[in-house]
Amino acid sequence: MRQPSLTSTASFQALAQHADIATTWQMRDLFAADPQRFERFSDEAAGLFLDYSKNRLDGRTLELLMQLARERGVEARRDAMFLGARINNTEGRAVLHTALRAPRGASHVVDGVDINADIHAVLDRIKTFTDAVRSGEWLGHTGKPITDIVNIGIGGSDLGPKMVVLALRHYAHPRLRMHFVSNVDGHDMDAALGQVDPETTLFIVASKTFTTTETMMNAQTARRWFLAHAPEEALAKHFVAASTNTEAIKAFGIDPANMFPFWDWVGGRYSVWSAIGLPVALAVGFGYFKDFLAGAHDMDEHFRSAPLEQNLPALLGLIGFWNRQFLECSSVSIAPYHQDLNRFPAYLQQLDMESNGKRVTRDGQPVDTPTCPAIWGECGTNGQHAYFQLLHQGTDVTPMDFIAALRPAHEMDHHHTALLANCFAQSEAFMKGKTADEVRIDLTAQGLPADEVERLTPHKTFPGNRPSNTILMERLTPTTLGALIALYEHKTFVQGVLWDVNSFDQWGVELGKVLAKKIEAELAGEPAPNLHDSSTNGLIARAKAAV
Ligand SMILES: O=P(O)(O)OC[C@H]1O[C@H](O)[C@H](O)[C@@H](O)[C@@H]1O
Repeated sequence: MRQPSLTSTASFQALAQHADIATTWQMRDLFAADPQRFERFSDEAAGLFLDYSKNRLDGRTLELLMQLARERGVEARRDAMFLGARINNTEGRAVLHTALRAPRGASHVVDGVDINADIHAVLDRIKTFTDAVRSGEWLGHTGKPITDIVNIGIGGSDLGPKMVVLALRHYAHPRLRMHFVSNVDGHDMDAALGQVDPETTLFIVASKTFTTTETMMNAQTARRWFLAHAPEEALAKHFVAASTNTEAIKAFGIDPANMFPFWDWVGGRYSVWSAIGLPVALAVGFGYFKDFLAGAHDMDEHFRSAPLEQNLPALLGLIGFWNRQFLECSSVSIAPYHQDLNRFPAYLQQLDMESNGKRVTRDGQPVDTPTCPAIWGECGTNGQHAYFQLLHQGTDVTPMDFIAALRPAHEMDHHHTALLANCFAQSEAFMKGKTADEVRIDLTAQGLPADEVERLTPHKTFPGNRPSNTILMERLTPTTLGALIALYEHKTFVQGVLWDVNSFDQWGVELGKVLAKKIEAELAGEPAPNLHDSSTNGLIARAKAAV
């Protein structure tokens, strides 16, 4: 049944009315009026603590947001996802990344197939294979243990494993160096091949479809490079694949025993839990990979069972929606105060923007509100010394997600104290700001003359009232990382339901791919009789002249 448009729903209209007043609130005043604000607007689940008190909202705002979530059918759609309904309606697919992290024996039958048994059969193979590589039992063709793993994949077949391997570097095997090649730009492959030895390198070709041009070109290049140093029969010791397309893997020449399959109901950006997670299991070992899955499963159970009012993904999704819709925030900045989460903002860019960067509803009607904000960010404290200026004093309001671990994985405690102090200070500053009067008092106390005080005051004033969430975990471990990623996956899901978009397709990446094919042929020598607009024709002509 067609959903009514978002703005026509009673709960949206009630929210819009409420927003007329709520958007004028100052968070300073909200904190002053309610000493319990932190306790009231924070919660925890699956090892993650969420403080959402530094947002421009009150109890009534949340009540109305919960009504909206219920009117839009968040709970019913969530249940449908977990049960394997084909909620990806433009591709006719189920969406079951949650099944990938369910424990063995969790009954899950989809279209008559027990997917839990299939999933665990592949996990068992991943265990056997990764144990052998890590122990040194798996040898390269000249009898040496593997020292370097090169993952060849792009998008979801790169961002997840790369981000997780980096985040869990404290758990990594000391012998195995991990490399990730994604870009069709030969500089990427060149840099990796320059660091590895064909006798001791294992290539993973990671591609859900096994048709992505970048990955196929990179895989062929790696294969040629390898065969320039080793005989054909050595391939089986050095090339493995993770994909849903077993025929294409065979055609590429990878030994069927080295295929790690997954299924079309796993979206690329949700695939780190599948065979695409092979680099993670190789780096940290199967035991920690299982912990990673278990952490995500904990968050799944929470998302599935907690009432919306205490449901972390629902809260994050609804607050993000509130900021996007009523505070008109067109971007969100992610600030991990943990250097090992360096690639987390990049990972979230694909997760969120490829999922909800849509302009029509599930049944093809134009949406009547803005949808996904742009997601960007950088680790704290680095971002503070680059773009935080704009966040504090620019003309746009950009909500922030601060993410931190209370305990470090190193012993330099004073560094960690400084890091956390910065994290908490920034969210305080965004919320409080600094009024013109406070600036005047400060400058006067410094002994500045009155005219100088007036001249500088506007420059030193901070508007504040800028929203943020803070997510804390005890430590960054495989388990808490799994929960953190699942938290954002489900947040993205909740927002997709509110906007009634299909969060699980990505047609928007197709047009450029098709045009690139044509232009590639033209650049490679096919006649290009000015087929394009004058700009594109001109650029092609310049590139051809340079060759
Ligand atoms: O894993 P693959 O099939 O090679 O796909 C890799 C990536 O490319 C596509 O263009 C999609 O936009 C992504 O969602 C996907 O993760």
